[in-house]
Amino acid sequence: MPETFFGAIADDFTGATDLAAMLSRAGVPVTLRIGLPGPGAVPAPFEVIALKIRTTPPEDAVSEARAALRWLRKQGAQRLFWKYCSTFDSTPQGNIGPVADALMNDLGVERTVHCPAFPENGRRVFMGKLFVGEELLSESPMKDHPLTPMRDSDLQRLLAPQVRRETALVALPVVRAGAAAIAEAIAARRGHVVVDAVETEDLAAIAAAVAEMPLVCGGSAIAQPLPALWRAAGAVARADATLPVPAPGQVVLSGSCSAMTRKQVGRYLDAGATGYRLDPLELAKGQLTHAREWLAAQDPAAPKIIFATAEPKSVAAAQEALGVTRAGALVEEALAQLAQDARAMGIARIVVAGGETSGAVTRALGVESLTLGPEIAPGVPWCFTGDGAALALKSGNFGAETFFTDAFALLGDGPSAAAS
Ligand SMILES: Nc1ncnc2c1ncn2[C@@H]1O[C@H](COP(=O)(O)OP(=O)(O)OP(=O)(O)O)[C@@H](O)[C@H]1O
Ligand SMILES: O=C(O)[C@@H](O)C(=O)CO
Repeated sequence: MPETFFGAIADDFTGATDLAAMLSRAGVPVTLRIGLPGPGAVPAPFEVIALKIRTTPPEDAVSEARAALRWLRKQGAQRLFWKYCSTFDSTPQGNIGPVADALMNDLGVERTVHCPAFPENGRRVFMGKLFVGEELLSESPMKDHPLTPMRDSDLQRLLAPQVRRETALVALPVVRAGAAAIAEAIAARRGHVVVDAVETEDLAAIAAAVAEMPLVCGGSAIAQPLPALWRAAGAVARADATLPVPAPGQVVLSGSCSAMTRKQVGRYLDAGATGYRLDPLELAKGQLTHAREWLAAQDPAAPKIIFATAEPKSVAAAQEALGVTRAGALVEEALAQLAQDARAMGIARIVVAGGETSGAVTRALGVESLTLGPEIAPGVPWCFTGDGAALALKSGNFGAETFFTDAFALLGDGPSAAAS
């Protein structure tokens, strides 16, 4: 059996932990790499490589994804997965389509499937249209995303300007006809085949139909049933690990402005956590010292949160004054610095909200790989760094309103001042 069986490339860090959590549910050994692994990396049967290429220029995204693919294939990976956001976060330029095209070229395949649906988290695809909860994607809060505002819900229409191949749809009636019908419909199409999925059971049927495909693209939920199918086929083995206990001390760092994160931040503050609000306009004047001093003065064990999380109006004002990229970068750099400060003061349990933010924080902490711990909410696990720290990288819209309290409670921190 080759060292690595399954290899995934994720376009952001929360997406990578989300996928790793879904695969881990089947009890298979998953290693999460932060960026391209170095020469000494020991390959695991399930490898997830976290990149930060959701909003980079498409040519950079393609080149990083291809390098990750080369590494994964060198380790023996036979099944490849391109993990992007369940809300299809992208721009007309990319990067979902360009990377998918490049991976198809390198793998020499003429078709792949796209399945962002994640019913457990309210993402469903019907007749090729993506829904978030009860709303179309383009009518959901994702229309106001700071970096990738989603103003259309039709996946083929979103993909078309991003790709060089044709797009196609396998619609729900076919999906409901079962795995054989889905496989037949996919085989009859070429290029980028969007597959509908409304319920978790749909994903089970789709997974059975695509388990032998060299490349699958989508959200994490379509990957969840795959390890069990491969285990049943004798391709991979189960391996339960003993989980480490991370050192104490806690902080939440939030750079996500999603509707759910806004509620979670409010709820955490209402419940008694101490908070510090970062303002991009102040950061632009070079004023991070105050936040660093504030953090240094806190009790490492006490519930606390530093957040740039703000309402769409305030985000738009900062972006108008500073530009979208600079406003985002200022916040990410600030939270990355504060994460380093937190570690230096002995804080080992860090929750980060937001995919881009998680990328910045994880890189600043010099983390190269993570092992998977318990799942706090669907798609959000605790991850262990190997040097006593635990990170929870929360996708913007994931988790219940009590997520931050839930996260620390799962590690045995509590009852706390922020208990809800
Ligand atoms: N107040 C603010 N004004 C302008 N930009 C902000 C503000 N707060 C955060 N940002 C930027 O918005 C972006 C939020 O993206 P991020 O990926 O971290 O969160 P998200 O999109 O909610 O999460 P996910 O990608 O996991 O769904 C980051 O670049 C962050 O720096
Ligand atoms: O798929 C999702 O919604 C998440 O894993 C994610 O990618 C958020 O950044």
